[in-house]
Amino acid sequence: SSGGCLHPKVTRERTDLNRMVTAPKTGKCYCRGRLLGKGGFARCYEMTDLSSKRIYAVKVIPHSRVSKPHQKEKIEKEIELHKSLSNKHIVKFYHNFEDDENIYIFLEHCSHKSLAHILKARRTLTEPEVRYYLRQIILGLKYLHVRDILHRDLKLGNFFVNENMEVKVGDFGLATKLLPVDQRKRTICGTPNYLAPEVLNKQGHGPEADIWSLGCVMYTMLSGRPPFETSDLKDTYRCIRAVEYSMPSSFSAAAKDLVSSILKKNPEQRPTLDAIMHHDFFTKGFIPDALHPSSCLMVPELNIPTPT
Ligand SMILES: CC[C@@H]1C(=O)N(C)c2cncnc2N1C1CCCC1
Repeated sequence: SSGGCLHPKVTRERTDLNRMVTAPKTGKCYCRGRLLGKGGFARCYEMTDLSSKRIYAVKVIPHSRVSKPHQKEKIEKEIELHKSLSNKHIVKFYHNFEDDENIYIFLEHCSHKSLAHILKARRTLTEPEVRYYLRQIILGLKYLHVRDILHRDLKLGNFFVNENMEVKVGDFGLATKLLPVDQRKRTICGTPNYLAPEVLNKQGHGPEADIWSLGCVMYTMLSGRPPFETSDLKDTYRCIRAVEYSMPSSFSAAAKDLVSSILKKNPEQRPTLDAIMHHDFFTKGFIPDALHPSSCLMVPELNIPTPT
């Protein structure tokens, strides 16, 4: 059939059987659709529940890709952690099951992909847009931190944007429960984009390291490039340890002040999530209630109310 599971005009006989997946416990049938991309051990697809027609973003992990015990444990930890979360600004975890070939993780479908895709199309975002997106990311991160959960890989590619242009923090592959300072893992795991100096110095990852990443995300959305990007990884690490970066003159005074207050070498000097939300950058600037999907591709016309 022409690439679909059920060709509209034709009955089940034409169903493309190797696109069909049946959940063992519920017997629900799903049809695999478009490949969304790859993420870790998974090939990710759109999958449609044939009875409800609901579309999911599904991580499909072949058993063969997680044959070693520690790999399987990583997936099980991600599922167990993500399954326990429920918040407007966190990617919704629906369900998971296995069949003979794969492990399936059914997540909320986000039709506008991620902030990485939007920034790539736009190059930079305006300050009102950055306030709009960052506010939702901070609310999601606050939900995690009050539950002593660290994300540990905050980056534009992990902020997913749904049909209504709402932002959802996703990918809990590196997330973990906060441990007392002395019990923290000191090895750098995965490829966290925005590593904080203390993580590089193997002091372990606390909530302050997630805040550091937020500062890097804010800088990147406004300027179009990461604060500590160089052509050589070792040089990037030196810049991070020295907190050496240039502040674009295009940033507003409030944006400059907030970024520099977050990108502090000493984690204790960084602002809390509440302090960030109460910073002039947010309180003295216009925050749109909603963004039009066109802002994925072009600078939006925002009717910014002038203070009377
Ligand atoms: C399913 C994995 C991941 C994701 O976590 N969500 C929520 C998502 C939601 N909607 C679209 N894509 C999503 N992705 C993409 C797929 C390829 C790489 C990351």
